[in-house]
Amino acid sequence: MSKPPSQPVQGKPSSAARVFYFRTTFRNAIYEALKRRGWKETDGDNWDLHWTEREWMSEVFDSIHLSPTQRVNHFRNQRELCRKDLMVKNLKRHKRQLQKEQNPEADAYSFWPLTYVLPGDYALFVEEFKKYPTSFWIMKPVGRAQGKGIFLFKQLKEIAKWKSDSRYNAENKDAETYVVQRYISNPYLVAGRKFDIRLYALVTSYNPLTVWLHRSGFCRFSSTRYSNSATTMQDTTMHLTNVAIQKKSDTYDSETGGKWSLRDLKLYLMSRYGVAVVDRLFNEMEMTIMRCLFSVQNIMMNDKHCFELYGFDVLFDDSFKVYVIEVNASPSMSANTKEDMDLKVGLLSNAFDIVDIEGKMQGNETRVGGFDLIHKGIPIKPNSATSLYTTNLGCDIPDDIVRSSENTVGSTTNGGTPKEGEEKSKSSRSGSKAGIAGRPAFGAGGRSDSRAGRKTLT
Ligand SMILES: Nc1ncnc2c1ncn2[C@@H]1O[C@H](COP(=O)(O)OP(=O)(O)OP(=O)(O)O)[C@@H](O)[C@H]1O
Repeated sequence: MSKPPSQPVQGKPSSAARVFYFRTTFRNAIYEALKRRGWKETDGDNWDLHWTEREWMSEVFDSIHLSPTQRVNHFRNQRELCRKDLMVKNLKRHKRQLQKEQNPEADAYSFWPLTYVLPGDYALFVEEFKKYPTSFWIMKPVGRAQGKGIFLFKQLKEIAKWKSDSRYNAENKDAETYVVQRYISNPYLVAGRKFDIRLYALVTSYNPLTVWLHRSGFCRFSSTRYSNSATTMQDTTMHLTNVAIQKKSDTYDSETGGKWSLRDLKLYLMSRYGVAVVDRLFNEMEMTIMRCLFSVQNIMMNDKHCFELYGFDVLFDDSFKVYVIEVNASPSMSANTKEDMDLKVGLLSNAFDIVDIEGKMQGNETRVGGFDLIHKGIPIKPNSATSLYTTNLGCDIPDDIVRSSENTVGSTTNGGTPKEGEEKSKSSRSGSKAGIAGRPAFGAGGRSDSRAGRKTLT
């Protein structure tokens, strides 16, 4: 694009009557949330917010002049975190740096599966492969999504065909880059099924690093009971939890979309392991997100026009070790159930509140709808005097999210709680059983939690 954008709305009226413009090609929850806000669509350059494709950033962003108030939903070099190979490269580099500084935090950087980039690291991979003769491995093309091109293997001979393909040949300039990863073969299972978790974090600045974490998120379940037997390796509907893959399964549940909310997962786990264990697990997820962001903080091209709504994919194993699988710069905003649509429209509305094109924020907010400010140069944690939890992930989203999605910035309190008792009675009323289709059923027993002075689920 050679033409500079026009200034947003010439002869701008007073803010009360100001019309806000958006530009986007997306026709999903993004469009819905923007329309509900009362903003007008434009295909010109007079947008206040451009919710754009990642490619636009490399093809257009550098060649145009933006007015101070225009905002775009990506950072210029977002791929440093959002391409599978670059993410691991940056995590490894950051870990080395911390080790050099003898910073004990270096030990915490062990939350990604052993990964090699192919074809470049093939020889290194083979050496490592030999050390783990019983492991499964997963091969993933870095440039594709929705589980496309992914396969599992256990023996090198199983990748001979892939290796002989011209796309693999390192001499070929169009060779497709893959990552090969040690497969996490002992995922934590619910009702015998594997799942991964999608979490949302909004970064409004890399300097100072300013991060808002959304309390909700969801688990994407496999529709087939899990087995780590080698005979099941070809069964993608068992091993890959992407919705696009699951939809192909005969046992896919279109009513629930094979999903649980994060809050349901938290309550389910608390009913089995108690509050403290589950809080530690959820706090680890939050810290994993922060560590990923720290790893790229110094290389991201900070720009006041840019923000990023990341979709983090994490999973944890049967000893509650958390892994990051991938970070998405364009997390899907399509919805496969009404609950999913409500979550995504609410999340986007809150994100627009925080990005604050309309100038409604005070600047001292620590919560906006479902988002909690978790880092602004320094960590920001729930108040330990008023909250049972060290992270609000999976906690209730207070009612004012409804007002927020109708274009009002939510309240500024921090430190919510999941209302265990209320959730339990709701679940008991609905008579649901543990299973993916319904809400989780809880153990019959409860215990008094002395800190909260109320019944929590065990
Ligand atoms: N190392 C691993 N161990 C176990 N399971 C894995 C591993 N890597 C990926 N998976 C499974 O495969 C799925 C797809 O992996 P990944 O998210 O990396 O691929 P993708 O095609 O880029 O997906 P997306 O559409 O989310 O971008 C994950 O959701 C997870 O269920």
